[in-house]
Amino acid sequence: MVSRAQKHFCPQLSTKPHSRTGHTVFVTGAAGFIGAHASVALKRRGDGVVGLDNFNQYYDITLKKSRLSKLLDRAGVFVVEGDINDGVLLRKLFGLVQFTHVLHLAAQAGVRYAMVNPNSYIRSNIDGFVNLLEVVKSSIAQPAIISASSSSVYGLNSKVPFSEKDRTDQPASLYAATKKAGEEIAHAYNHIYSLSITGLRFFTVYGPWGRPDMAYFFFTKDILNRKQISIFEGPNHGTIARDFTYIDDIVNGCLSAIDTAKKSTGTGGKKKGEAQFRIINLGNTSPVSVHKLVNILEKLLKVKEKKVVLMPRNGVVPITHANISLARVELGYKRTVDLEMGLKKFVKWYLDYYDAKKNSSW
Ligand SMILES: NC(=O)c1ccc[n+]([C@@H]2O[C@H](COP(=O)([O-])OP(=O)(O)OC[C@H]3O[C@@H](n4cnc5c(N)ncnc54)[C@H](O)[C@@H]3O)[C@@H](O)[C@H]2O)c1
Ligand SMILES: O=C(O)[C@H]1O[C@H](OP(=O)(O)OP(=O)(O)OC[C@H]2O[C@@H](n3ccc(=O)[nH]c3=O)[C@H](O)[C@@H]2O)[C@H](O)[C@@H](O)[C@@H]1O
Repeated sequence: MVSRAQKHFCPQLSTKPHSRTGHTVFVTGAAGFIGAHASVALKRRGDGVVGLDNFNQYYDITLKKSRLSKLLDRAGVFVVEGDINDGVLLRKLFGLVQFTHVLHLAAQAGVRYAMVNPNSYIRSNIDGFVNLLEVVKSSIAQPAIISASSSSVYGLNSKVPFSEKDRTDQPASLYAATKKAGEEIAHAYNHIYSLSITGLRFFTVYGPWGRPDMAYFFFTKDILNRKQISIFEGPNHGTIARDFTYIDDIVNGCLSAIDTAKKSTGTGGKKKGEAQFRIINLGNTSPVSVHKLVNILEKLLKVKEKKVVLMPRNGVVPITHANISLARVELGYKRTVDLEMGLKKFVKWYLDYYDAKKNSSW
């Protein structure tokens, strides 16, 4: 029964947003890059979906609003504007809707920005996550949680490819440290309250509707504007490489994690058997140097002259490379889009999107 106050509060919400699959998923960070793609994919396959996002100004908010109007609204995904630190709001939502799963993507995500605004990482990635876990453990439905972690937790590990059991106690950024802390906090809530939790370590995700604070995105802008770009070098002038992973493969991994998540076994703290706890890499398992990334972009953008400077940079993780054998077994995960194809799709979106904005044909 939805009370008058609750109807007033969230008119579009019902106790079970329409679901053909029996899943009702709460997606945090739903106006974000991965959150928008995942929410649309869930809705399209018949899941009930309710999103939440605080629409912060870490990067261009018009891009978040465009994802809302061009992707989420069109797919019929209802997104609440709010913060995962707002316990009153979360408790209202969990009292109104019987979620079966939480796809937790909301976070302060940039690696380098942590040196500019460290507290935003503590607030969203630690306080916010604990607040969400507190609401989930007190909820009746106790939905299974699938939470975004990051390849950056492997830190200064030189043993590649990275497997989930490799050491992750040498983070090279505050961002990485907060994502690792998130994994440990999740383990504690799994142990104490028997919450079913899966942590997914995404590896440098790219694609249409991506993030303007990431290298592939602003390199595209700078190359088109004939602006100089700086390619960081690792220790001893070593090249930097990333296991760039296309958004569609990451989304499929998230959906499989939801499908294979086991229900929480807790009943408000009384354990009824081992609850599921998983940490799984989602990557492309084929690292590519940043130089090669730039060469592909220049070819796609048909820009010849090189405006590249090399910049030695300490503390940068030299290479990321995912071992995805666990993802294959647990999630039936597979990579379907290689970097050349993925960047071609991104560049097409980029040119269309900014053309439309320039002609303000929206
Ligand atoms: N994109 C990648 O390469 C990558 C790789 C590894 C891990 N991740 C993780 O995946 C998740 C999604 O990343 P993304 O690339 O889509 O980033 P994104 O910044 O586009 O999405 C995050 C969204 O969360 C929202 N948000 C942030 N703090 C919030 C808060 N306190 N309350 C409510 N909303 C809040 C933001 O407004 C944003 O829309 C993040 O947890 C990130 O750390 C991303
Ligand atoms: O894989 C991950 O887990 C992380 O991937 C990205 O973090 P980052 O590796 O910094 O991604 P980019 O900003 O795309 O940078 C990729 C590489 O390009 C290099 N780079 C970046 C910026 C620049 O101006 N020049 C340059 O050479 C960096 O060394 C970096 O290693 C995302 O921003 C994080 O949210 C995510 O957690």
